[in-house]
Amino acid sequence: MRSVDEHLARILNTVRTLAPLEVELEQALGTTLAEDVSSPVPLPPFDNSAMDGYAVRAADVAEAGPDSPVVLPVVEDVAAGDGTLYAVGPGLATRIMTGAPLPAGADTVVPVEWTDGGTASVTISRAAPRGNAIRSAGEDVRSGEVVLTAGTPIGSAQLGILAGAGRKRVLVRPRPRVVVLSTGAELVEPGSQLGAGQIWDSNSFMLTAAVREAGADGYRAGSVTDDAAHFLDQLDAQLVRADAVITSGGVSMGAYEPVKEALSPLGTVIFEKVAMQPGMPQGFGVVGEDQVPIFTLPGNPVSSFVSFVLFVRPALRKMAGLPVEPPATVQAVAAKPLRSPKGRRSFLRARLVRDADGRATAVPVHGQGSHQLAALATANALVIVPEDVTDVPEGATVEVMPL
Ligand SMILES: Nc1nc2c(c(=O)[nH]1)N[C@H]1C(S)=C(S)[C@@H](COP(=O)(O)OP(=O)(O)OC[C@H]3O[C@@H](n4cnc5c(N)ncnc54)[C@H](O)[C@@H]3O)O[C@H]1N2
Ligand code: MOO
Repeated sequence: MRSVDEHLARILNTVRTLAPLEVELEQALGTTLAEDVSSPVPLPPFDNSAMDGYAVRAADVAEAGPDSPVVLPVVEDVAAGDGTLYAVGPGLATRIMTGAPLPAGADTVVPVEWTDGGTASVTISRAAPRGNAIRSAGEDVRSGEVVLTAGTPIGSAQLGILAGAGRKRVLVRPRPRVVVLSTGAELVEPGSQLGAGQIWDSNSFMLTAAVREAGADGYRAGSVTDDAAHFLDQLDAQLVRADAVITSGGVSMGAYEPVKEALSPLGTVIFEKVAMQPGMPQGFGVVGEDQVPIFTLPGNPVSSFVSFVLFVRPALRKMAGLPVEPPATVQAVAAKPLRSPKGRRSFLRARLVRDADGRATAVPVHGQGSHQLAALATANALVIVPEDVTDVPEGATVEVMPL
């Protein structure tokens, strides 16, 4: 049997980071930046007002106070977007709006709240120190300064600064496109009537959602029956739009295992047992001319889910150009005794709870079978029991991976 770590290492050695692609800014959310982006201009590009008020010379309002207001004639009105070059002479004021360029000669802005709001002349009842409410050119970014480096995941704030630095298009590692195919003659679409021996297909929905949660583009290709030729046809049709494929089911020891039957002869997909519980039967390799990675996950829903978390998610991160880190874990106290098969790493479903003092406890959910998807849906963590441990007493400290 392969160890969990060996299987993951083989996957990560095989998958490649996707080639960079230039995309419109609107398409860049959730991708990874593949170039250093600098601003061609300082940001802000010009000195401007941070408040609605009056641009003046600080010396002219230095003596202003509630009992000694200063009255200045208002000579201009400057709004944001006004490109005219204004100037404020000594003893004068310009009405100015937030974001408007600071007129030459002005060295402070008096907020409108400190004045009577006059338009022909303004009465100022509070002194504004030099530089008050002024945003200087280049205060956020100097001209030519790098605002984002290659490898940065693009979220909304990053997309914002790319636009703010004037970029319309940007070079990124795209979100991997992942096709999800489930297999099994027993599967029918949710919403349709169940016949004898049938179940609703949950894996294709769950895995497609997991792909999207992982920041990739998931395409649910539905389910195929237990027929290897049909499976290969479906796979072939999907490969054109796939950077990776996930299948569920059809990989264990039964008489009808279409995935194994169809892919084994290719010699590029290896099926093996991985020393874990759940998720023992695993397959991974590449298919098609473009050597598209394929993850053939076991059909039991909980096994499929855990396999995704352990093997597919890190691979998608590598494909997207993101660093692959081991899953974050925390220490918690086992609320009940736990059992694990010898020689296999167990991932038991649990609720991780913290008491008022911040102590973490892992409460295993009722129903640890790899078919018990409802139990998984109530869990928020996986308790990891190492290969060499078969019994964990209540109260022992365990390693827990929050979901
Ligand atoms: N003789 C042996 N039998 C089994 C072994 C073994 O080593 N020797 N391994 C068991 C383990 S462990 C697992 S896990 C499963 C994996 O089986 P497959 O990957 O071949 O999956 P299937 O047989 O197609 O399905 C297993 C189970 O899951 C249900 N299923 C499948 N697809 C879906 C879906 N899309 N949505 C909901 N449920 C699904 C399916 O109905 C089966 O009940 O093999 C064990 N057997
Ligand atoms: O190893 Mo299977 O995935 O437990 O049911």
